[in-house]
Amino acid sequence: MKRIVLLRHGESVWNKENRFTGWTDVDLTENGVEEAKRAGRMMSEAGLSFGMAFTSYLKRAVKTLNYALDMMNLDWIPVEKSWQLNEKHYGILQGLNKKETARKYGSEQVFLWRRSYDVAPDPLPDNDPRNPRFDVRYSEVPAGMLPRTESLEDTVERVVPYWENCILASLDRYDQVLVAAHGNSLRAIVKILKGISDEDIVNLNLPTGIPYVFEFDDALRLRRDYFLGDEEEIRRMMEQVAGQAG
Ligand SMILES: O=C(O)[C@@H](CO)OP(=O)(O)O
Repeated sequence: MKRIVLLRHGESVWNKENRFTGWTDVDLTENGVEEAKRAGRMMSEAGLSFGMAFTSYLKRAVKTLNYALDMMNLDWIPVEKSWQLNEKHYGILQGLNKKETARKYGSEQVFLWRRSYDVAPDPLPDNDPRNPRFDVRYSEVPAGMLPRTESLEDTVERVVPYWENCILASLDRYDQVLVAAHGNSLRAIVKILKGISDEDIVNLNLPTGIPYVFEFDDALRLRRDYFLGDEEEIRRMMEQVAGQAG
């Protein structure tokens, strides 16, 4: 049996302030740190252990991974960071409060920006200081691949090659690997893994800090997927994420 566990980062400062975050590199809140540690404890208690882990270039995911691995005494395992696991780029919405944005543009429009498969917010202007091309951490990424906004479809396009060539491929060597990333980069992975349609993916909202386990047979066919933790609490957390824009 092979397993991949997906873990959305713990609560970030901008989750708490209810702001669109995307590629902005905000830190975890104290609560987010506790969520990350709790995720590590839950994975240990479930008997999970990992040969390798993957995360993004953004500190809320990197730190979540480190806190969780520390709780599992797995600080030593190889970790690969990649920009392809970064959050969906939220374009000019980054930094704006979600409820205020819904009041200004209407909740239907904000729902499309947040959850539709193919609608992207307007891009950051090319010379905006937040354009990833000005950030040294992306200096090795070909300029044409760096987004100034993304739909979930765009996110899928950049995540899938990495998912197939690096994460799935790592199961040749390891039985279990952990991926700590973001609400929408993980929605992109779940869509591909479970074959969720463009229409149905709008209904998926991933809670922070809850391990999501995928089990595969030896031919890497998906056999089962489930969240660790209390079902009722997870349902409430998902509803809270869905309702952030009011
Ligand atoms: O702001 C963001 O980057 C994401 C994740 O926090 O938000 P949303 O859930 O609205 O897609």
